[in-house]
This record gives sequence, C-alpha cells and structure tokens, in this order.
Amino acid sequence: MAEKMATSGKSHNSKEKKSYPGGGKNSKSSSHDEMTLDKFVSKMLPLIELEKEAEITASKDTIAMLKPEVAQKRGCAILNLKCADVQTGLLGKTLLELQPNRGDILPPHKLTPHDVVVLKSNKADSTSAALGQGVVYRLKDDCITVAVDDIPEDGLNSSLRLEKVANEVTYRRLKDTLVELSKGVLQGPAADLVPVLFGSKRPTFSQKPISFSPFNKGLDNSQAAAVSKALGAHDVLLLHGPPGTGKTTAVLEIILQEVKRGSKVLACAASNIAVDNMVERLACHKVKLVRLGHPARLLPQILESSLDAQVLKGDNSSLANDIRKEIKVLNSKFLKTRDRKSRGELRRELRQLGKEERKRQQQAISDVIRDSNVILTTLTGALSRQLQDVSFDVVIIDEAAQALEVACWIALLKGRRCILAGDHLQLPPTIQSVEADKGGLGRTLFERLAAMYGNEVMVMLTVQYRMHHLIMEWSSQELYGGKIQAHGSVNRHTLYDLEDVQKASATEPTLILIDSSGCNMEERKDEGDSSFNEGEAQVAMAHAKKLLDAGVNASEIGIITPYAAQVGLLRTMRAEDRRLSELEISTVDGFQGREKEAIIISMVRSNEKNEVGFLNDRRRMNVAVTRARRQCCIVCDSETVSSDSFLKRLVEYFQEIGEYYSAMDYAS
Ligand SMILES: Nc1ncnc2c1ncn2[C@@H]1O[C@H](COP(=O)(O)OP(=O)(O)OP(=O)(O)O)[C@@H](O)[C@H]1O
Repeated sequence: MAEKMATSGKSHNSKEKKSYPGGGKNSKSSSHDEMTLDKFVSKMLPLIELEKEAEITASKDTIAMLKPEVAQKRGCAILNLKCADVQTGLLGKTLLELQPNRGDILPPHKLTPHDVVVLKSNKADSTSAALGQGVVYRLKDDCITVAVDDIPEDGLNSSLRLEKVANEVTYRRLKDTLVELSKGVLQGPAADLVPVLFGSKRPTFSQKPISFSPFNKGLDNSQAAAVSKALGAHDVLLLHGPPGTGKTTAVLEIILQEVKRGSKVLACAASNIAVDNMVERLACHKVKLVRLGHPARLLPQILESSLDAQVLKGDNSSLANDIRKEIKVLNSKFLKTRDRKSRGELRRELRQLGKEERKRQQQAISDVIRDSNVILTTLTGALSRQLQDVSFDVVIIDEAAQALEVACWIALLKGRRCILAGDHLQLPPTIQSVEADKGGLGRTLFERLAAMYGNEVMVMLTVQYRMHHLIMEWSSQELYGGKIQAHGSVNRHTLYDLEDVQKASATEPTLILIDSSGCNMEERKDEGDSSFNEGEAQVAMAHAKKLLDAGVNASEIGIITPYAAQVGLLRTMRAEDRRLSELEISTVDGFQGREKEAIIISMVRSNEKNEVGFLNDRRRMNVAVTRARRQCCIVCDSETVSSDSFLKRLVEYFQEIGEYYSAMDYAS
C-alpha cells in the first residue's frame, strides 16, 4: 500500500536508486541509462500529460467537489469579496484589488502569490463559468490583488469569490519544449550540446586547466578546482555539491568568471527562492543582471533587479507610462458606466491602448535584455516571450538535481554550453502522479548524466561548512565515498558554543539515539493511511524542551519526520506550549536545502513485521540527517528500522558514536 507523506498529498519517487558517489570512473552508460532524443521525447510527452491530469484532479478534488464554504475552510477559496479597485500593471495586465465584503481582514486561506486563481460570482455553483482567470499578485491581511489579462465583461459589481486552480501554463511550456526539442535543435544555439547530453557525442574539455583570479578570495581548493573545470568545459559540467559544501558559492564564481570573459549567461533554478538567492548574492558585484519573473513572485529585496523595475527606468517606457495613465482614467470610467453600448466602446478603446502599451513595453524589455550580461529566471520562466530568440554562451542551472529534466531543457535549448549544479543523492523533484513517477518523469538530467558519464563530466565539492564532523561522517561514508571534510569553522562546533546556551546533558552530545524498541510505542495509521507514533512524538517534544531549558532558541531547532500524520500530531503538541511556537516541524522534503542548529528526527515506524516503508530511500535519510549543524537526535524503534541494512548502519553509527537512551528513560 502506498505510504502517505506530508507533501500536500504528493507522492514521492521512493524507489531505491543506484548512487554514484563522485560518479563511476568514466562509466559509460548501461543500456538502462541510454536515452536517445527521440526516446526521451516520446517517453516524456505522455508522462507530462499524466502529471498535469494528476494536478488538475487534485485541485478539482479540493474545490469542485466541495461546497464553497468547505473549500474556504480548507483554505483553497475565499468567499464574499468585493472589487475595490481596478488598475493596470506592467505589460497591460489588469490588477483587481479584492477586499472582504464583511469584516476587515480576509479569512484564513492558503493562497500564495503566483497561484493561479479563477474569479467567480459568489452565488455561482461549482460548475458555473468563471468571470476571469488570473495570478495572485499581492497579498495583504485585508486585500488580495489578482492580475488578469482582460477585465471581466460583467459581474465585478457583485459579490465575488476566488478559487485556486491547477497551473496549466507550466505543463504547456514543458510540452512546447519537448516539441521544440524534437524538431528544431539542429539549427538552434544548443545544436552541439544536445548530442552530448543524449550520449551520441562525447563531452570535451580544454586540454589545460583554466587559471583564473577569483572574485571570492575565500574559495576552498575543491571549489576553485570546480570553477576551473567549469570554465574549461566545452559542453557540460556537473557540479556535485553534497550538503553544505558551498555549491551556490561556486556557481556564483562561475557566473562572475564567465561574465569577465565576455559570456552572456542564463542562470536558472527550479524554484523562485533559489533564483532570488543567486540574485541577492550577485547584487554586491558590479555585474549587469536582470531577474525575470512576475514581481509578485520575487523576494522584496531583489525587486530592484527585476525586469519590471529596470524596464520602468528605461527611456522607452516613459511613453508606455503615459498610455498607462490614460488607461487608468478609462478604467475608472468603465467601472462607473452602466450603459452597455458605452461599456463596449470603452472596452474597445482600452484594448487598443493596452496593445499600444504592450508594444512600447516590448521595446523597453528588449533593451534591458540586450544590455544584461546575466539573466536569471526559473526554468519555466526561461520560456517566457522576453527570451524568445535570445541565445546564451552558457546556461547555469542551480539545484539541477531537484528539477525535472524536461524543465531543464527549456533553458538548455537557449545555450551552447551548460553547468548543472546539484546533488543527486538528495531528494529528487516531487511528482504527483504515481504512474508518471513510475514511468520516470522524476529522473533528473543530473542523475542521468551522472550515470552516463560519471567523473568524465562531474566534479565534487568536498569541504562542507555546516555540520560537526560526526554528523557529516555517516553521510560522507554512506553516500559520498568518504570524500567530504568538515571545514575548521564547523568541525567541532557544539550547541553549547552558542551564545546563552548552557553545557548540559541535552546540549553536550553531537549525536543522540533515543530508542523506543520494547517501550510499547507502536506506530498507528490515521484515516488517510498515514503513519504516526504518539510515543515518539512525546519523546521528540521532550528532547526539544530540554534544549529550550538549556537556552537553545526554538527557532534553531527543527523536528523532521517523513509522515504527514506525525507532522500533524507534533504540530498539535507544539500548539500546547507557547515557548515552542518558533520550533519548526516539517517533512524531509520541507527541510531540503535548509539547516538548523539542532535537528530531531522521528522515524515513526515501529511494528512487528519490521516494515520501514519509504524510510529506506537513502536520499531521504541523507537529507534529514544533514540538515543538522551542531546536534542530530534520532528517535526510532531500532528493532523495526534495523530490518533495512542501510538504516541499521545508521542506527549502529549513532549508537556507537553518540549518546544512547531508551525512550522510556527519556520520557520519564
Ligand atoms: N569557501 C568558503 N569559505 C567559507 N564559507 C563558505 C565557503 N563556501 C561556502 N561557505 C558557506 O557555506 C554555507 C553554504 O554555502 P552555499 O549556500 O553556497 O551552499 P550550498 O551548497 O548552495 O547549500 P546547500 O547545501 O544548502 O545546497 C554558506 O554559509 C557559505 O557562506
């Protein structure tokens, strides 16, 4: 039976995959890994369709099947809204500002900026047509602003509701990319790259190592070697960054070096937050960069670097500004006009002006793109029309091991060379459709190339800046061929080195194993078939409280558990003690890419059959353990989890090197 995790009902590819610590030595592909371009396109097209269907079904399940009031309770709809203002945003979009009809603030909801939403009349039933569709642009406690392409013809004066819907644009872009990949690549910028990435032409590197004068004087040897190898790559390099090894630091140096030698760079990642992270860290260097993407989707501190902000500063946009002012005047007229004929005329006029504004804006956008050396965007954002016909010397993808291969191709088709940074030994992208997952949609390009070319194209960073060496050692030995070292700044750091933290039995150890075996702490299942373990949850909380008592800040502690029901249970317990409000409780997936000073892992599984479910995915436990900087505490039933040899070695390592407690002693 499929296990339920706490990723909004998403399922993960949990099957064990072969790992390549540092890559096989020039290992040419096995027949399983051979993938021609044609095979790839014909395999992926139906899988993307399956994934799209799964997402649409999931959103229909939550909204169309529910009464609007229930949908609102679940946070995926907001009822009883009124349209308080209509404005024009960049590129001729219309911004509708919606406020609650009753009360001052919006009811609790789960809508976030960049969600796709439909606007309906409040009275409409689930099958009624929408007044319009748009993207959440801005959110405040008392209003929500939605960007729509066209002003709804009617209904804005009535009471309204918003419903979240599946985002089909992404899937359309993925499909368009596959079609593009199958037909036009022989002439495009990536014409020489494509055969290398599909194994029909071997990758090549410059004969001599490329020397460079680093912008970041603190680069370690492995980072410097990786940058040199990247600069010498004629087609592709995989930059393998195990947890905490400064992968983004190396990526930024590569970007700066590429710009220095005159390259035009496209820098991408799957998530907005990872792209913003690069923008923020590049901002202090004098490099001409632009961040593409809807302003509502960017961190406030990088808005200055956004395309929209830069376009506004450009000469070409002043004309567009005048047109926008005119549109605003007409818009308010439109809102007040009741007469059908006059409304029709106004709408025609608005459309015409919108068209004119778009033309001017396009010109302003082209100017900014042409003048920038580095363009940063999400992978799907790389297909936006602003980048049509723009090509790059190099495409750099951060977090590439968490991106769908098809999504990577959106960016890759625009460049002659590519650098992919990531770690295929951490969790891959989340796939909703079980069939698409089984079919291989979640297999990343990073993983495929690591399997196909191994060390021929891969370079690994080997100094990590996060974990005490004891936390790192297990992961390094199990997954990275024992090649990782802890930097001196973290090698022996402890919780009690932190300001205001006392040396105590809870804060002294680096590794702790709290064993619930024989303590009558069996797992149970909730109605949704997700596992939980009340005894373990109590023990995990008890340890968190001991840390608080010794002076550790709640915000520096994280509890990680793979199961949705256990996350729910722990959060309920957290709500009972105000001191714990900043304590973060999440799934492994929720913590990927992040860290805490102290991590408590609740494994949950405790049963007579010794079943461990998806705990046996090495990547999941690798991510969980390596989130910890100074202390990692595992709560588990050692007997159950030791039925898996990988987990057995983990338990034995903690037992041998760390402090060992029985859950019984601990709870008491
Ligand atoms: N050469 C270095 N010297 C000192 N500190 C470094 C160095 N390289 C990276 N760091 C530090 O290590 C931390 C992680 O760096 P970075 O964000 O680049 O890593 P990452 O590999 O992208 O992270 P993650 O492991 O979360 O994917 C940062 O605090 C960074 O300042």
